[in-house]
Amino acid sequence: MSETQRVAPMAEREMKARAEVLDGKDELAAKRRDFILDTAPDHAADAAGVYLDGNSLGALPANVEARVVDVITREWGQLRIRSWDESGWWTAPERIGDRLAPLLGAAPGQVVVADSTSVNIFKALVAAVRIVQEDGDTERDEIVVDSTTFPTDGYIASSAARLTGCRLIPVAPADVPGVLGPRTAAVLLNHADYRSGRLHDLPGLTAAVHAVGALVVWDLCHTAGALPIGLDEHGVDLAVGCTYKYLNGGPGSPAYLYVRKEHQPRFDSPLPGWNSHVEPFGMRADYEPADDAVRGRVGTPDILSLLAFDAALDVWEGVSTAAVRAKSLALTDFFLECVAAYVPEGRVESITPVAHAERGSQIALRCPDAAAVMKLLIERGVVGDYRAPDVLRFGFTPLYVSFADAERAARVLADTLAEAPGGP
Ligand SMILES: Cc1ncc(COP(=O)(O)O)c(C=O)c1O
Ligand SMILES: Nc1c(O)cccc1C(=O)C[C@H](N)C(=O)O
Repeated sequence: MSETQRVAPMAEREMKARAEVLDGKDELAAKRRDFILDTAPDHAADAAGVYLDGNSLGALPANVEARVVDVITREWGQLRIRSWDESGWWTAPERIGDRLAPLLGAAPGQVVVADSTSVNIFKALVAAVRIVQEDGDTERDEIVVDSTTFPTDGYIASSAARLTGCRLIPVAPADVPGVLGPRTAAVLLNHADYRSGRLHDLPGLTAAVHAVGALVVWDLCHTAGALPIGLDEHGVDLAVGCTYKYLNGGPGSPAYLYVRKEHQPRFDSPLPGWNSHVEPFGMRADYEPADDAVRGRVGTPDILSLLAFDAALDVWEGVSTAAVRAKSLALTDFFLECVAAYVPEGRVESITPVAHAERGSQIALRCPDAAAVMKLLIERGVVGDYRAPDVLRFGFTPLYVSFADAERAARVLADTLAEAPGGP
């Protein structure tokens, strides 16, 4: 007997058959084996969990544990201080930045992996304003920020504005072009909205910001590892993002900072630590920044997390971001179809755009009892998350989520919605 009871058997048979065909054709299917996921002891698909929260914390790549054990026991335990040099610890932020760079569409020498996204937003935004004002353009005294942003971006933009003497202008991304002008210094935008999953037009908005002579900082937290970004191609000035979502770096793994090559000589960090000094072991009293992406560093890197992320990048071997994007769109399309087939009309409302060009890699469904529904879903092994006040979020990580997962999640959701307090 199926674990779910309320879905029409014909619809269930049809969707399961389609999932099987789609999984059979999936060129990324084998990648799932590179991750630690729940397994069903009896190999019954319905007994295994479905993990749809990789847009908050990516699953554990299977090779990470052995690497971290080696870093702890050999590199730290035996080599101790020698590892800064012999194990390449000192240069790890830029070396791992170069490994990450192709996933962001960046040539080498522009990315460092260090600090948190919050800290990197601060560095990038203040540095962007300083670059613009250094041009003698002190008339530029406005920072534009996405008003629907993940809160940390808004808080930091507000502080950056106060520190640089700018006025903060919060607006919805669609309204950004309308507020740009000769006074705009810098603009901070999210590539995808953390709540709705809406993908914003990175090439178009970047061009609009450049057209008024300002610089743009993109927060890529919800897109890196889920779709091609094209930082170099689209002329992005600065970008930041976390590595613990679609890049599977682990809880609290360090974030990254991209500084476009042409801006590096003028990148004047508001946090000029000794790790960004041209001669860190000179222990000089005067600050002279390194020439390249290293300028984005601050203090001692968190080696254990950083090297766990380094190992997590191994799963990208032979994977193209175009293939990841194609599967992400197919998965989210299929999930929406299953929801439409299983859930009575009107019970949930998708706030994720249907148009592919406007969709990231998550589906957000709104319903009044979302908090209770997500609690029940998680108890039943379908793990998404809840964002106040009424949003169910389901993240689809193409490297390890299957079409069978998408079908099952929609089916358990339909059952749960029928039983939950806001149900019929
Ligand atoms: C868009 C966005 N920016 C920033 C953050 C947070 O960054 P941090 O790693 O500094 O907590 C998140 C998620 O936590 C996020 O979704
Ligand atoms: N960074 C997180 C954390 O430390 C604990 C719990 C959740 C997170 C998240 O990443 C949340 C995520 N940025 C979001 O989109 O809501």
